[in-house]
Amino acid sequence: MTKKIVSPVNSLKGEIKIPGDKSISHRAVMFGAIADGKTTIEGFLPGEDCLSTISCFQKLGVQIEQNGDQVTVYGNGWDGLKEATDILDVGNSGTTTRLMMGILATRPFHSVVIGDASIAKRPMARVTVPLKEMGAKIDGRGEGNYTPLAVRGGMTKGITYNSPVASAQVKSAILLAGLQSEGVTTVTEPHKSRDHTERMLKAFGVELEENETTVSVRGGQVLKGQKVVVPGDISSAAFFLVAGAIVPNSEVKMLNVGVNETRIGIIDVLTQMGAKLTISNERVINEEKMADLTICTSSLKGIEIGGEIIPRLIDEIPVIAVLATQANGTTVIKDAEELKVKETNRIDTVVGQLKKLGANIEATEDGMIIHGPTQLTGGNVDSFGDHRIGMAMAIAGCIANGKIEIEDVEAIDVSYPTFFQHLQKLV
Ligand SMILES: O=C(O)C1=C[C@@H](OP(=O)(O)O)[C@@H](O)[C@H](O)C1
Ligand SMILES: C=C(OP(=O)(O)O)C(=O)O
Repeated sequence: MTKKIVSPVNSLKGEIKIPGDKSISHRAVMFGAIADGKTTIEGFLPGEDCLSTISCFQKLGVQIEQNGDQVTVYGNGWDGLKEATDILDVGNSGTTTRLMMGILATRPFHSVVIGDASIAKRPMARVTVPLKEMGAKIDGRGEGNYTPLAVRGGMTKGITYNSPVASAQVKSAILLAGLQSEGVTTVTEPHKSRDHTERMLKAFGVELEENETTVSVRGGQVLKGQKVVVPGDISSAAFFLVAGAIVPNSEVKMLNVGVNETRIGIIDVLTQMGAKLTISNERVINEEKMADLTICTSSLKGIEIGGEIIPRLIDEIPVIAVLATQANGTTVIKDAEELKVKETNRIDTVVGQLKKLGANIEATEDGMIIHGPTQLTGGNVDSFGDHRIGMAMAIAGCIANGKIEIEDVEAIDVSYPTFFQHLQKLV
């Protein structure tokens, strides 16, 4: 396992091009794989998670060529997917696992899905239960809740499903299965989660009906190969948005960042906390909005974060916690129980590691409470194999009064392989 030492910095200045959106990169490969004809992807994220998606679909018989951020997928429709002779290894990627389960649920063959030690702890019943209700045969540890999962897909029927969680992975898995099921499939969620699946399916020629937190799809529709341009990942930009706001004398510009309404909770939070943030050059490509974001050192105040905003910033909470340690007053993060079932229990890992650096932070049942501002200190912290914890700690290291040693930093390659190069460029 690799360690990294991060030293405090005096200022962050300059411009970076944020790598491709992870959610959109996964979907572009998968939708290209089930579409008729060629799909080209520009700005693909060559992070470990998205590479796992490519390797799984290659094992399912789809020809896919990847060269850096350029990918070509030679789709042959749903029937182009063939029974794999090997297990499908999703690595560390929850998105690969759950969306691919939705695709495999309708394929008339046997598949085995496995991942790393973190994936083995993440709940899969949230997709396997509705997919079984549609007619797929799925088994796995804990009554089909944990990997390894065995799937035998087949004739599936559309369902009307009320999801207990606001999860784009659950919504997407069911809609993907619905595309090959008899009748109409409808998913309703408690709050609207990221809608990249809906937008990209439309770009691939699928008709959907959408109404606030409900989406319906009719079975039997065909996807047509497309040219996909992937915007930069706002979840990756979030680390430098926070860094630019809390490191003294800073001005950081991030180019080509995806600013889809269902993803910009971090922008709302920064704005409410008083950050100096400018959005420029807004445009729409492939149904997805992107823009350039500029952030400057800011005087911040604590706020309350909860309710419908949570799914719009769920992956940004580890770095929002770092931000809150520098704000005046108390920040309360609530309604975020979902943090417990990510790559780590992110309530425990964020609170535990920030406490080691002197933060005034406590865990609650559904989030955390942070009192600021505090001067963070140097120390030894661990990512516990969670990319977002590793990067959040590195940003904390920029403003600490001593060096921070981070254990297990290679986890960062999952979503942002060039993270430390970008940090170095701005120092
Ligand atoms: O659909 C997606 O691409 C994702 C959805 C979210 O997970 P949930 O669906 O579990 O909320 C998010 O945390 C994850 O990083 C990516
Ligand atoms: C939770 C995450 O991803 P996934 O669910 O795909 O593992 C993440 O990237 O923070």
